[in-house]
Amino acid sequence: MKSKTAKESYMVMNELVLPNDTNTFNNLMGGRLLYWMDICSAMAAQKHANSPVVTVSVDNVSFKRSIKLGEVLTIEAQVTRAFNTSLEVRMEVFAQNLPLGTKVKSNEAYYTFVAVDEHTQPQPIPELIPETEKEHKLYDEALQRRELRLILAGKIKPQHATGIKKLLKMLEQKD
Ligand SMILES: CC(=O)SCCNC(=O)CCNC(=O)[C@H](O)C(C)(C)COP(=O)(O)OP(=O)(O)OC[C@H]1O[C@@H](n2cnc3c(N)ncnc32)[C@H](O)[C@@H]1OP(=O)(O)O
Repeated sequence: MKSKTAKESYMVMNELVLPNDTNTFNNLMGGRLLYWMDICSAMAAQKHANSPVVTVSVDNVSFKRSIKLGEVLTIEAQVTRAFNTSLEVRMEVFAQNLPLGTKVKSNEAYYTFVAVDEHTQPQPIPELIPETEKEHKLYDEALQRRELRLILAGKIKPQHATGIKKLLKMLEQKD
């Protein structure tokens, strides 16, 4: 299976925030944002995997700033690392006020997907090659995030989390 670069999975999605998307404060509802993020990240995941994918985990969704009625929401998604059948997608969300010409970052998140066949059985996926310094950092850290997820899901035991152990050792040495 041919390896692919992180950049090849890049997806961007724009949505105009309309009255039906907002709460009584005229701010975008969190659930609607998570839905759009699921779609955008699934497209990035499919682009990397070249197969259908299902969402297996949603985490680290931060809400730094509310997104207002009439603003344009821009979601940028890119795969950080591919494992065996699963991969992690990182997203950054921006709120744009087009008349004022402003663009502010509002959210960040990591979603994990599993590539599946027509019987929803997990399928192997291509390896991901990071190229830039930022992509390398995200790639390295993705192992720790994966281990944390799998510990919380009861899929691995903490003593088998080699990436987290390495990180803790490094932090101890810094103190
Ligand atoms: C785009 C959408 O919104 S899709 C709709 C929402 N999503 C769904 O309906 C998915 C429902 N879940 C499922 O069908 C199944 O749990 C599956 C297919 C995702 C995984 O099936 P499992 O029997 O758990 O498979 P298995 O234990 O072999 O794990 C498969 C992969 O998922 C990963 N995985 C499983 N659980 C988790 C978790 N909680 N967090 C992160 N990764 C996980 C595993 O590490 C493995 O990845 P790897 O092969 O890269 O090491």
